[in-house]
Amino acid sequence: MSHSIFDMIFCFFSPKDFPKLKNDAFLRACHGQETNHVPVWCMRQAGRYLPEFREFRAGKDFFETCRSPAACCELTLQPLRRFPFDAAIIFSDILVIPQAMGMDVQMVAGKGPTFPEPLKEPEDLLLLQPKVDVNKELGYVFKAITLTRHKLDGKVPLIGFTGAPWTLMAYMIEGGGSTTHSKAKRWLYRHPEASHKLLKMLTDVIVVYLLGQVAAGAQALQVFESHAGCLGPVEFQEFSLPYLRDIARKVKDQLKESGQDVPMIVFAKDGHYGLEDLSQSHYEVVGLDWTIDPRSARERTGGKVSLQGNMDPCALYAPKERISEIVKKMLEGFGTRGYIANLGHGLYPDMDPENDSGEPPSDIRLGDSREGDQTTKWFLHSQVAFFS
Ligand SMILES: Cc1c2[nH]c(c1CCC(=O)O)Cc1[nH]c(c(CCC(=O)O)c1C)Cc1[nH]c(c(CCC(=O)O)c1C)Cc1[nH]c(c(CCC(=O)O)c1C)C2
Repeated sequence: MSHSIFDMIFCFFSPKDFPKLKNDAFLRACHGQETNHVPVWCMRQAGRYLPEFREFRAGKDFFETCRSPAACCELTLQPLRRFPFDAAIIFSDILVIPQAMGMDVQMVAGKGPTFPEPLKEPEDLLLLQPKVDVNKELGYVFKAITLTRHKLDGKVPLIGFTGAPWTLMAYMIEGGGSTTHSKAKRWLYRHPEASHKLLKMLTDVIVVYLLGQVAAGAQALQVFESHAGCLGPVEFQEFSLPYLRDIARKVKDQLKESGQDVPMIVFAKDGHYGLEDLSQSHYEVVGLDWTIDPRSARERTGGKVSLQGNMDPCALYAPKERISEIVKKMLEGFGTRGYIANLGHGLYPDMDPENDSGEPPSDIRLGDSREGDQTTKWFLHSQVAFFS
């Protein structure tokens, strides 16, 4: 029954005839082109800091919500109704990939994502699906993207995303969040071959998954290597970077064949030791956390890529005037070309949008310092300065 309703909806919302894009500032900035304002979006812009998100999610299982295209669409649009973001990111999670590969993942209240049976030893790789039918297992994400792109009505572009292989491997072995990632790192040192096998399996699924997202309507793609920071430069070179490169190259090669140009963003949290390499790994944009200075990031990436980031989310706990200074400095450091303003990691659940005290200015333009100040104010009043 629900299947036929789905079919009816998706006859109507098919991945074609999408509404014309009205605000291309984010896409232009990804390509290093001039824009009339600095585009802004926030990692985890859809999430628990919004009361409407908490209300919508109440009593619903997290991954059930991810499997409902209509729910994902609603949650993706919620922050855009409040704030003039320049891009939307599809509501989903990076851990849908381990699920598609046959692992059980649950979202446990107060604990976060939990794998009841994580991978323990290399033999456990045999328990994973050797050949994942991505359309079948993750088709619900593609439907969510198609529906959301239609419902966005061309207001801003829609970003699709994935976890990177090392980050997903870490969750699959740790069984959830971790501060040391010592169980997963044990594999790198003790079972390098099995580690590469798993990373390769993940890479293969990710490439098909990202291409499916583009076919469904994603206009940019972000790859989250959230656990880059627990690797040193040597392990990063061996276990992260080659797979990040492979993903971008394979996705781009395929897209080129069909004449499509979809910018890709790599965000390797705390991976600044790899910044030069990341800027030469076929991604148009490198996302940065707050532990790197904007000017040195520009120097080290040598103008080869656009940059995204990198305000410390905890700066939002500062008084408003201080936040204003921080944002201004950030804009001066990055410059306004080839730059996408964002936080250096996601918004935290306790950031209270109700404390917003002012109307955001209707147009945010950058070019001179006074206009820069407009963006500062916008950041200050409309998005991230929620603490008084
Ligand atoms: C809102 C949300 C999400 N995931 C989780 C939540 C909170 C749970 C809830 O609402 O009940 C659990 C959820 N999912 C995950 C975590 C982190 C667990 C941990 O390591 O401790 C939590 C709490 C795993 C995850 N999930 C994601 C990452 C990469 C980004 C990052 O580094 O934070 C990671 C690491 C990506 C992600 N996850 C989500 C999005 C879409 C929303 C948006 O960004 O606007 C995205 C892009 C959505």
